[in-house]
Amino acid sequence: SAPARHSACCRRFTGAMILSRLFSARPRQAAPRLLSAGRADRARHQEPPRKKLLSEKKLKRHFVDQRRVLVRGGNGGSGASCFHSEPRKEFGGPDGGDGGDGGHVILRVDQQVKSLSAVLSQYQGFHGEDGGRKNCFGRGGAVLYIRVPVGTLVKEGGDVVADLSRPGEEYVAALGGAGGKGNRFFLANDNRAPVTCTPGQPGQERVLHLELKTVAHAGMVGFPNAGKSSLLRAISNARPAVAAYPFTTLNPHVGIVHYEGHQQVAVADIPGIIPGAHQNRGLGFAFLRHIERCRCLLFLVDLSLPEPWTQVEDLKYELEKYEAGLSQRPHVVVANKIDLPQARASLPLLQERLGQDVIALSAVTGENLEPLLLRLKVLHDADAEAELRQGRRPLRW
Ligand SMILES: Nc1nc2c(ncn2[C@@H]2O[C@H](COP(=O)(O)OP(=O)(O)OP(=O)(O)O)[C@@H](O)[C@H]2O)c(=O)[nH]1
Ligand SMILES: [Mg+2]
Repeated sequence: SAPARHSACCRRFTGAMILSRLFSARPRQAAPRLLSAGRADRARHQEPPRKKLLSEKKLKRHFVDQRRVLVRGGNGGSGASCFHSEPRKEFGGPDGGDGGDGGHVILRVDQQVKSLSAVLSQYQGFHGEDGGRKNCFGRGGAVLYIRVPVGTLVKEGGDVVADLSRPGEEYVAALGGAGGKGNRFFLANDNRAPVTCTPGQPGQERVLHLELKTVAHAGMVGFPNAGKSSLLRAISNARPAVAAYPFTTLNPHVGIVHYEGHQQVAVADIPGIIPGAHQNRGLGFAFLRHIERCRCLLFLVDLSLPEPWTQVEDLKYELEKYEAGLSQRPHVVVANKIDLPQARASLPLLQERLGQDVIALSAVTGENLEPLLLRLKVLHDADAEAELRQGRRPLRW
């Protein structure tokens, strides 16, 4: 019919056009494309991609501070048993090569890793290859590295076997098995044609418990709702969740405070502690563990509550019960929420009762943050000097 013929004609026509375009020798004119200008334009109208903020609940899922791991070293390859064969050479002699050694499984501290969430429950090292004929030795298994965060404690059967607190530190979790010997190895004067070869040894197998203790210069301790997370937000780029209910923070957050000359001080916001935490009340002593490694402490007090000095006493008691001497670390008492009228009134009394200097500030309005930052720097410098005097490298984030 006419319409069908018409459409077929059109199709043929367009086909011809495409062919002529494909094979035309005429150089095509390059369209002026201002790629960079386009990008700049887009950048002007779009906000830079921001890291998606995870809710505290999701963060809890990502933050893992304990792991049980089964590690197995790679098995060694078997030795080969064979004899050299060549035309007109009747007794070529043994030429079976040795098997390669199995690869070790090694824990290595990586500063980029912040929790044990990426650590799997099982690791199998790489096996060594079997030996071959013509004296070919098997290739050894490669080393398998497990990346763990700074401050990982390795336990086996309740005993601490390694304390990985420095970046780059390594611990051999499981040794690879030795490779077997080929029959060439057993060649001796009294045995010119040995057929013996040995199998490779199995790799070592261990069950390890990994435990993370957050390593930061300063640890913030306080009761729930004291404003620890608000303060960390005010002095660093960290973004822990802030809300008016207790136990908002469910895992430690580390924020970095930047000073002149690229100096950095890491401050950890530890979940709220309540009286009886050392008996596993509230969030328990799982989080007191994270305070252990901090070089100095910031006791954060909610100044708007009645008798704020009892908070400091209770906090010190809990720390002391968890580990003797923990509350004696270099510390500062920080009185938060000075913007509230009732708080300002109880400040002199708090100072009098404690008999020590208190830094009063407001994490929400940012009032009086400088004295805290200066004190933090002084504490950090004193700790770094002490470390250097003892011949150790000061902790760097
Ligand atoms: N007025 C006033 N309110 C504050 C100040 N700092 C914190 N807050 C409020 O106190 C409440 C608790 O603050 P958070 O920072 O979540 O307290 P937290 O110590 O981290 O609490 P947990 O994570 O539950 O242990 C929030 O409603 C904050 O807005 C302050 O300086 N002034
Ligand atoms: Mg918090």
